[in-house]
Amino acid sequence: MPTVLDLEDVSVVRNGNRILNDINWKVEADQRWVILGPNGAGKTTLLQLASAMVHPSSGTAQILDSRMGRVDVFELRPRVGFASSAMAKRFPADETVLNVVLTAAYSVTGRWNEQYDEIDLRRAQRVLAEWRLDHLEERRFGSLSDGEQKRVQIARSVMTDPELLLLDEPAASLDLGAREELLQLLGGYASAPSAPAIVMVTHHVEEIPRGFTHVLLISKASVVAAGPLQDALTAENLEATFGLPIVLSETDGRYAARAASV
Ligand SMILES: Nc1ncnc2c1ncn2[C@@H]1O[C@H](COP(=O)(O)OP(=O)(O)OP(=O)(O)O)[C@@H](O)[C@H]1O
Repeated sequence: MPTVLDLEDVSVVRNGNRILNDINWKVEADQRWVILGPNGAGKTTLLQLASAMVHPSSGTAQILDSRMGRVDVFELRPRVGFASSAMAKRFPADETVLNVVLTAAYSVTGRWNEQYDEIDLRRAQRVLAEWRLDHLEERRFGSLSDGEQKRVQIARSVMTDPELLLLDEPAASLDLGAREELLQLLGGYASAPSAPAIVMVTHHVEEIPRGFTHVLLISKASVVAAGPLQDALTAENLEATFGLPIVLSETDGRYAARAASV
């Protein structure tokens, strides 16, 4: 299976702060990873590295078939899907849902005077239907609920058929129903044989969708554990990551965690 992301001894230093420290991590094309770790651990920075938005201060980073520093990142970026609330803030609030998704094909966030091909339009409509957004096609992005906006962000990020999909906290701020609907959609998408490699950052083990295969636990800029969920997602590793004793349970492929003393 091809490797889509390969970080070797990667460190990122910003303003004298070591935000990532000697990270070694490999993602294969058929793997779906979740990244867990406390606030400030370096999770978002890791996703920014994987999307070629941040360069390593030292070490080597290979994304898809390209080594960072030796590749034109503007050619690489369209092959990597990225969804985050920070990016959603760049979508004009009065843009239609259809245009927010469609404009991904042209690497812009708002529609100007571009001519769109019929094939792109049909693809955008198919993607909207897959993420249960077809009834909202003509709605203004700014008028959507948080849950709907999160699904639009993901629909936009898969519009270009990426080889690597990066999701930064896709379930944050959702109510129970919206979270479960999103996790069901993400689980179905991740389980399809045609799905790209996926890396999803989350704060909660409850938000790991079925169909995800691996976990990377990170704390204070360093990897605590990484590997298949059944081996690496343990109470001991969560305790080492979050610094408190944890009780972890798994039911039907979904996880739950709480402090051991509560
Ligand atoms: N430009 C910068 N200069 C100095 N420190 C920075 C800079 N950008 C980020 N940091 C610090 O790097 C650390 C890691 O940030 P990052 O956003 O990657 O963490 P995170 O794990 O995603 O956190 P959260 O869960 O709170 O979103 C934080 O302590 C942050 O304050």
